[in-house]
Amino acid sequence: MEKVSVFGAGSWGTALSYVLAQNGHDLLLWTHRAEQAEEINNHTNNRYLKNIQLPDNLKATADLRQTVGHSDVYVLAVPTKAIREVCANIKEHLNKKALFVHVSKGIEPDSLKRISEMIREEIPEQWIEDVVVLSGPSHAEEVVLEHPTTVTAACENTKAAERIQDLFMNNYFRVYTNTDVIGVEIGGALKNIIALAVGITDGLGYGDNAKAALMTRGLAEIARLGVKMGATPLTFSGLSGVGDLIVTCTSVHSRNWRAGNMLGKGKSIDEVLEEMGMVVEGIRTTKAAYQLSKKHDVPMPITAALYAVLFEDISTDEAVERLMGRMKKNEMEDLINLL
Ligand SMILES: NC(=O)C1=CN([C@@H]2O[C@H](COP(=O)(O)OP(=O)(O)OC[C@H]3O[C@@H](n4cnc5c(N)ncnc54)[C@H](OP(=O)(O)O)[C@@H]3O)[C@@H](O)[C@H]2O)C=CC1
Ligand SMILES: O=C(CO)COP(=O)(O)O
Repeated sequence: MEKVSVFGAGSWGTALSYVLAQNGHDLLLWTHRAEQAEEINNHTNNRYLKNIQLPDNLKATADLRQTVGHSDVYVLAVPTKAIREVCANIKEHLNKKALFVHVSKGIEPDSLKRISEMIREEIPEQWIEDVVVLSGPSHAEEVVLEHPTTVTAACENTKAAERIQDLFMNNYFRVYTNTDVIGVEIGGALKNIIALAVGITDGLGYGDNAKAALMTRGLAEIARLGVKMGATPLTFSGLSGVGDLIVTCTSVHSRNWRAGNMLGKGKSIDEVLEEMGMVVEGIRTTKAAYQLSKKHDVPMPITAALYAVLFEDISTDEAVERLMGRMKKNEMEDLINLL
């Protein structure tokens, strides 16, 4: 049994707390809203996980200082855009080294930082034992039903990844380890772009051929960028790559797919975001990935088409025309360029 602190009580922070509490750990979940802490201490979090009874030993608080002091394992489960703010607030209370685990899937626009890089920028090195990323095909809604789920814990330091593997692993939540932090972070963040695009084509009524095309060519462009940034190519065939791409592009639980679907049916971004009420990471990540593709000079046509829909106001029909009207290619051009 270990002491663990989880920061962020949305769907994923609550679902991971459920797993940790069930595994018998002494778990404290921090939320920035006191009324939500009270609800969780009465064993529900209905805004984020409807009709789920949370374990009795899942304790929540709105006291950040108490949560930082509670343990030396910090699981950060807030959206990418809140990572810096939450880290800056945690920093104020630090007086010992901690193992930071992040479970968020995004890249910061403009700075183009991955989340582990943002954490290392916000938290002084003296307080960081290591940074582990936990990622993979894992919708919160299914985890709390205890349906079999597999994820990857990635860290250059295998011992740190194994500590996180041991913390989370149980008979319905299976954790693998990986040392490729860049590949795991890039795969987890960029699959949301493809899920938005698939949602759009589903909303337009295009069906399964278009879905398979976007998923396959989407994985090719994610891997192309990731490898240029230093990732191991094989990581993209793993849980945090193709695994998470499959689940996010095909599951009704995916917020990114649902947001894309509404866009495909003609709603505006503002209408979509208001209706969702939960984070849709793929929108900001599309901007960041588009900027990364320019910076690294990597062609990413699906990302570019979605960027034009989201930020340049072209129609979804025109985006599809742009993608289908591109010049002829060899499917294996990346491999050919490597040889
Ligand atoms: N949901 C899932 O199945 C999975 C999600 N993820 C990733 O986990 C991350 C979190 O997602 P998820 O839990 O789903 O998101 P949700 O939208 O469900 O919840 C976000 C939570 O973060 C809180 N929050 C937002 N901003 C701040 C802030 N500045 N300070 C403190 N708390 C804040 C929100 O509080 P409030 O309620 O007040 O808005 C809410 O509790 C994302 O990067 C996502 O991609 C990864 C795997 C699975
Ligand atoms: O990352 C996820 C599942 O692995 C969650 O995806 P959404 O944010 O699209 O719901």
